Amino acid sequence: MNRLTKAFERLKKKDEKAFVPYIMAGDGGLEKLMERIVFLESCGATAVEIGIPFSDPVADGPTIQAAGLRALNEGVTLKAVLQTILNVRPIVSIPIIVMTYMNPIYAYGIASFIEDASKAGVDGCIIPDLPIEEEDLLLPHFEVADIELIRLVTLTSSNERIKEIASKGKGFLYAVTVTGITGARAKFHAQVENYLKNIKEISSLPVLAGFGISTSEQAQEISQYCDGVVVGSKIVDLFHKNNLDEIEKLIKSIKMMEI
Ligand SMILES: O=P(O)(O)OC[C@@H](O)[C@@H](O)c1c[nH]c2ccccc12
Repeated sequence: MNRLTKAFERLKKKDEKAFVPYIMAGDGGLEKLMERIVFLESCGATAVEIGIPFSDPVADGPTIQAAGLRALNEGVTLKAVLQTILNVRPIVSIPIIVMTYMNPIYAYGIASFIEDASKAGVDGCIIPDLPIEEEDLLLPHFEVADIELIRLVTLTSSNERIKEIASKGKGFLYAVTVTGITGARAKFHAQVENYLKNIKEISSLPVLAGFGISTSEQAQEISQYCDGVVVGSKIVDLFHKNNLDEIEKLIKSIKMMEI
């Protein structure tokens, strides 16, 4: 069984919420990527989302854009990231999710990318610019590779579309909690609670909320309405500042939650 499915079953049994940190691959060099995955597992992360640096990251805000540029300046490539994941796989057991746009996958070759990702031990893939109408290009490959395509729903998705997206695949459903790009936010949309509760009602998959979550309080608040959170920009920022204690605290705050 896919590591992601197993991880969510385990959480459910323990009645715990998920915390999935996002890191930019190669920000600070690829050795750091290995170190960071090991560290995040030791803090209790449910899974880790690894961003592939890309020059045109249309869904990303300033923090992740800047991290991507630093990684590109280090000469980090998709091939080198997959090789690093292959190297770290024997020493970590948490699920690894790769987040990339379509362009780097096209450039690599769809079949080769999915084959190499599978060999490296990747468990899931998030591709924000791949609409469900186009995913047949990749799905058969993902099925053979036992990699879950993680799909996104947003505040502007209709109920019909949420139903359609939620009926596909395994892994989890990614509920985007802002109408915009990644990055810390002081306040959430007034409708976020209803939005998440509605998705939870529709979806039989675990629902994780992401975008704009940067504090323990926000993570705890948002995860009351769903199965857990994804935190990106804040984690990227804390790694950049080498503030490992704060990262540990943030992850543990949700693991300690009474639910
Ligand atoms: O950075 P934030 O606001 O915490 O959002 C999560 C996010 O970083 C991560 O999941 C992500 C980074 N880039 C993306 C692009 C699309 C979907 C998701 C992502």
